[in-house]
Amino acid sequence: MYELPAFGSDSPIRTHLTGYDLVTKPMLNKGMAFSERERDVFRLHGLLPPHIGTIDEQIERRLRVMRAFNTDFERYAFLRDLQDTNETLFYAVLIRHFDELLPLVYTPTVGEGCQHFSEIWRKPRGLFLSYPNRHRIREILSDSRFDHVRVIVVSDGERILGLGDQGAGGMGIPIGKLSLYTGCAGIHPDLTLPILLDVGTNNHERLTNPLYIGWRHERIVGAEYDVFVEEFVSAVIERWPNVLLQWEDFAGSNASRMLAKYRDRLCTFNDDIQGTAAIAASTLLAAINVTGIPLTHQRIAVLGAGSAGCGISSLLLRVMVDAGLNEEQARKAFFLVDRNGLLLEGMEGITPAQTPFVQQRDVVKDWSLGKPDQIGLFDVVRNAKPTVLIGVSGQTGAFTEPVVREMAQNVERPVIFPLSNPTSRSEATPQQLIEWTDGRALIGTGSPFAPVQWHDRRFDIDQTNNSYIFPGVGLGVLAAGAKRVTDAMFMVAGKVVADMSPTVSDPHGRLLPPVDQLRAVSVAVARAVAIQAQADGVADVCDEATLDKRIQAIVWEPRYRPYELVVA
Ligand SMILES: O=C([O-])CC(=O)C(=O)O
Ligand SMILES: [Mg+2]
Repeated sequence: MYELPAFGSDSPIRTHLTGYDLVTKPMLNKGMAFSERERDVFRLHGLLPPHIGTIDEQIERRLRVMRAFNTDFERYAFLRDLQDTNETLFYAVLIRHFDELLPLVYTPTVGEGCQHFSEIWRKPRGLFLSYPNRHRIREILSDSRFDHVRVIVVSDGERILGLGDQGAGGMGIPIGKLSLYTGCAGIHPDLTLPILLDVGTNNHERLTNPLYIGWRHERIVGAEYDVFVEEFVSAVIERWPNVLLQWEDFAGSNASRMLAKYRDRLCTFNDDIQGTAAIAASTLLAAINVTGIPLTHQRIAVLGAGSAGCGISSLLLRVMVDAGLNEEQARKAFFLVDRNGLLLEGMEGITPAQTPFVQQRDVVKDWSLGKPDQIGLFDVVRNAKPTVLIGVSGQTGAFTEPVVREMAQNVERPVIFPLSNPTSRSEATPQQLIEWTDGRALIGTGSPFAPVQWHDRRFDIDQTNNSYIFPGVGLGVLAAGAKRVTDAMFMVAGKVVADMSPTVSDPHGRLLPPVDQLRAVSVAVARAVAIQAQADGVADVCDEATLDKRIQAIVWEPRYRPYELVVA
């Protein structure tokens, strides 16, 4: 139908599509920017209004329309429609206005996008693999439109951000994540494929909503679920042996189970476990530039000991060991609090991922507790005196005023990361954290927050979001031709972002590079990840100049290219 362009160049795109077929192809449509000559050759006269415009003009027009809507959800729907109409323009708007658009195409608005996905579904994008179609997976994947696919993001919609089970509406997440692969790391849209494993939903509201677009059935679980996922993964490996498969927003036990099961069978990672961990590590390392307390002296309390909490703890543990502690010492620095309170040795239901982080009963035996039979977050903060408090609980407001004030009594510069998404699920707002700590907290949030004004000071709020990590990891994997994704690749990704922190040169600077630098961040992450992949023996070795060339050759810029007609 058309040939993929050489991404780094402006060489012409060759296609045999003309007329209506050309302008309705999102990846080829240029709207009114088709030139007079192209209108002749591709028979577009009459289909388009006579005005011949430029991409700059189109960007301005779309922004004006977008800004006139009343709600962010409407802006989300408008942008999704633009993406499905003119992909080049969509990315051009996104990249030039990251600050404004990222919160619309991604967290937090994508959460509402998933909740209301059934209302705005219009055109196919990506694939719904529904349980009743389980015998057709190979046939569905075989479509030649997907021949170029190199990156897949898959979700089963069960734990969408902190919003729980959204069933098939969860498709908003793979679409949003892949928009960032293209927006941040320049991976061409045709190399990406969003997939939703539609295995039912236990969300009653969805099941009873006549508009619901998914398979109307409660979730498949147990062996049936595992067989279905196995069928999916093996079909993916068969179709694209070298694809990168990113797992996104699977519920706790499935997330870590699937990662463990598949990480040695294909090139794969779980973003909520590994990506979130890497950016938490970056932000902590940046905060250390400010507080001066070395990593080896930190005590870390984590609220939420699911896959994200355990992923963060495992990566931080590695970074601490790297910084000189032995593993035994490092483990003692972690205090993981879940539904039943602090994780303690001998507790029932401890998962394998939690096991390294249970505290010894000895440690807590002299603690003063609010209630004798459960050790809650406040007890941990009062007794263990953590220097770092991380929230991945999905519980709005869980960092209460007493908890935060207690922490601020014990540490000069409390490092506090309420990471739950979207904004409505944040464990505390930055405004609260600043007030309760008298402006001393070093903050990283999962969702974007506006700057906080407190007395005569302005605090910019850093978004400790995996969007700093996963697009660059993807680009690095593609550039290196990596066969597997190792933990060390995420560790270096985290370190590279920390190295780009403004705090490296300015102790009063922001913790993370601003969002409008995400393209540069992703390229730096890609480079480090690719070099680490080579060091770990999961990619062929090449010199760094060659690697840089390979990265450049992948990165696609959203510009209109000239078209050449191929006569069949
Ligand atoms: O999507 C985001 O903003 C970060 C993330 O992976 C999640 O919260 O599940
Ligand atoms: Mg996620």
